[in-house]
Amino acid sequence: MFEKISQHEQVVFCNDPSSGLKAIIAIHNTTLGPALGGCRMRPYKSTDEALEDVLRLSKGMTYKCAGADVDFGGGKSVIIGDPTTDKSPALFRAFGQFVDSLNGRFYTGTDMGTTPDDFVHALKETSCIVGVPDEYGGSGDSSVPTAQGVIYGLRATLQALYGSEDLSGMSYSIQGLGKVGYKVAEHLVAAGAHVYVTDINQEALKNIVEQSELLPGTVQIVGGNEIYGADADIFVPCALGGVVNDETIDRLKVKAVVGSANNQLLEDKHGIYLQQKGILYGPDYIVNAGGLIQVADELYGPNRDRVLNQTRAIYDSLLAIYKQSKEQNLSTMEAANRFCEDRIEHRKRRNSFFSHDTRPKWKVRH
Ligand SMILES: NC(=O)C1=CN([C@@H]2O[C@H](COP(=O)(O)OP(=O)(O)OC[C@H]3O[C@@H](n4cnc5c(N)ncnc54)[C@H](O)[C@@H]3O)[C@@H](O)[C@H]2O)C=CC1
Ligand SMILES: O=C(O)CCC(=O)C(=O)O
Repeated sequence: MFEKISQHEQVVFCNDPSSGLKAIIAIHNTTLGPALGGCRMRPYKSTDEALEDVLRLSKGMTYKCAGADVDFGGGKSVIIGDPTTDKSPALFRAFGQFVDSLNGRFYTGTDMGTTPDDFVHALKETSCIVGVPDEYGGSGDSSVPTAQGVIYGLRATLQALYGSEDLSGMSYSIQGLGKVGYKVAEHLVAAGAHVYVTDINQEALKNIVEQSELLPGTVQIVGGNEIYGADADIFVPCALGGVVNDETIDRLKVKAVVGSANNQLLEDKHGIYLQQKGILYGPDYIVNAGGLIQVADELYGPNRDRVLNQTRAIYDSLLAIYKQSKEQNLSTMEAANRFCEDRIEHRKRRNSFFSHDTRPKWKVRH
C-alpha cells in the first residue's frame, strides 16, 4: 500500500456501515495550502479501482491549484456507490464527519456524480465544504465557471491553431453532457457551431437536441465509441478520464483535444503521442480550473467578478503553455507540468524559509 501511495501525504479510508458509506479521501500535496478537491461518486468495480482514481485525481488537483495560482494543495475524494440509487442524507452526513475529522486539512465539494445539494447534508457536519448553493452560504454550482473556463480554453486553442478565436463555424465532439458538458454544448450551439454529442444518459441527449432547436448551431448524436472518430475540429472530453489512450488516439481526426474531464490522458506519454500526431492538447488541469477558482475564492467571501477575471486568465495561461511547448519542443502536458512544478518548488522554499505553521491564513465562515 505504501508503494502505491508513495507520492501522497495521506490517504483515508472511510467506512460507515449504517449509512452504507464507503469513501476514500486522498491528500496529495499541501505545499501550497490545505488540500482542496471535489468528491466523485461512482459504482467503482473494486476498491482498487476507486483508490487508483482518487490518487490520480488528487495529484491532478495539486497541479491544478499551482496552475491557477490558488493557495490550496491537491486532494480529492471518491464515494463508492451508484449516484442514481445509493445517495441519502445520512450517507453525505457520514462523509461530512470524516471530512471534519481531518481538521481543515481537506476541503471538498462536487465532482462527477455529485451535486451541490448533496453537500448541504455534509455541511451540517463540517465547515470544510465548498460549492453549496448561495442560500447555504456557498458560491453555488462550480460547474458554471468550469464550463466558462473550457470555453476560454477552446478560444485560446482556436487562436493558436487558426489565428482567430471565433467559436462559430467550427465543429466539436463532446463526450458527456453532465453539469459541465451540457453548459459547454449549449454555449457552442448558441455560438453557431456544429456539435457531435454522446452520453450514456438519454435524457441529457434529448434535452440538448430540444434546446438546439432554438439556437443557430446544430447537434448530432453519435454512439459512445463513434465520438472518437467524429469528423470534428476539436474533441471535448467532459466525462471520464483516461479517454486519450493507445486505442483512441489512432481514431481521432480532430486538430485539438480540449475539455473538462480530469486526467484525460491515460498516461503522460499519450500527450507526446498527440503531439506526434499533430493534435494540440489543452492540458486538462489548466482548462478545467474554473470550478476550483470559484470554490477557492469562496473561502475569502464569494466575489463573482474576481472569479470571472481569474477564469478568463485560463485563456492566457493556455496560450503561454502552447508557446512554451513549441519553443522548448515539449508536449503541452510536459510544458504545463514544468510550469506547475516550478511554482510548487518555489513555494516550498519560501514555506520553509519563513515558518512551518503559517497555513491556513484565511478564516472559514461558519
Ligand atoms: N463539475 C466541475 O466543476 C468540474 C468537473 N471536472 C471534470 O469534468 C468531468 C465532468 O464533470 P461533471 O460534468 O461535473 O460530471 P457529471 O456527473 O455532472 O456529468 C458527467 C456526464 O458524463 C456522462 N458519462 C459518464 N460516462 C460516460 C461515458 N462512458 N460516455 C459518455 N458519457 C458518459 C454522464 O452520464 C454524465 O451526463 C469529470 O471528469 C470531472 O471530474 C473538472 C473540473 C471541475
Ligand atoms: O469544482 C470543484 O468543486 C472543486 C474542484 C475540483 O474538484 C476539480 O477541479 O476537479
